[in-house]
Amino acid sequence: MTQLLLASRNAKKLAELRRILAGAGVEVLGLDEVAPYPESPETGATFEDNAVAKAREAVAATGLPSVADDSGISVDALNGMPGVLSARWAGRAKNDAANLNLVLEQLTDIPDERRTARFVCATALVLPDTTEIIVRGEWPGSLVRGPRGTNGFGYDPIFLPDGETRTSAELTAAEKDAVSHRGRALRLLLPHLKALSHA
Ligand SMILES: O=P(O)(O)OP(=O)(O)OP(=O)(O)OC[C@H]1O[C@@H](n2cnc3c(O)ncnc32)[C@H](O)[C@@H]1O
Ligand SMILES: [Mg+2]
Repeated sequence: MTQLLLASRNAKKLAELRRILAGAGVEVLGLDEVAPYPESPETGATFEDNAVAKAREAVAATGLPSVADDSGISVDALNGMPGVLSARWAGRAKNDAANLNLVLEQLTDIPDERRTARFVCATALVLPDTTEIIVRGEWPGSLVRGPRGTNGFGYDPIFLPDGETRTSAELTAAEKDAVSHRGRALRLLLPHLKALSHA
């Protein structure tokens, strides 16, 4: 079976990627299953820039077709931030609880109707022949006033998807995958992965 590298160091994100790609007809490897290579910092101005940079670097280091996901939350009352800085919003340490608590504090005085936000996921598939396919998925919602739920990761406990009464951390894994930014983006890649497995 064709091997596909998922170039992520985030175990929970990786688990979501693996679930959504199950059945794509490729053997999925994580970064822990290939020889380590130096990983560049994420310096792009957009999710797409970061995703394609991570995927190109993975292909250059391993020679394997590679998928990378760059994602985050974009809060309207913060002019679209944390955006590409979502993983490090409260500092370099990448602390999910500190990140979401900082966003909640920043929004303390923002009324419910202006607490809209969206999760965004850019996913890049880069092949050894230099083919690049970049897709994007978005998941609109709003931010609640205190964390609820223990599923998922990152900002899930404060994100109320449009049309839901539960935060995304209160959804089951399958419920989240069916509607999430990551699910939407990766499903756009599936036909390309199927083509790869038949090549
Ligand atoms: O770059 P890799 O190694 O894949 O892992 P990372 O955690 O650094 O991932 P990103 O650079 O894409 O940063 C994304 C951050 O956005 C947040 N995020 C992205 N998708 C999310 C989701 O589905 N639910 C909750 N938070 C999410 C979360 O805080 C992540 O750390
Ligand atoms: Mg990252």
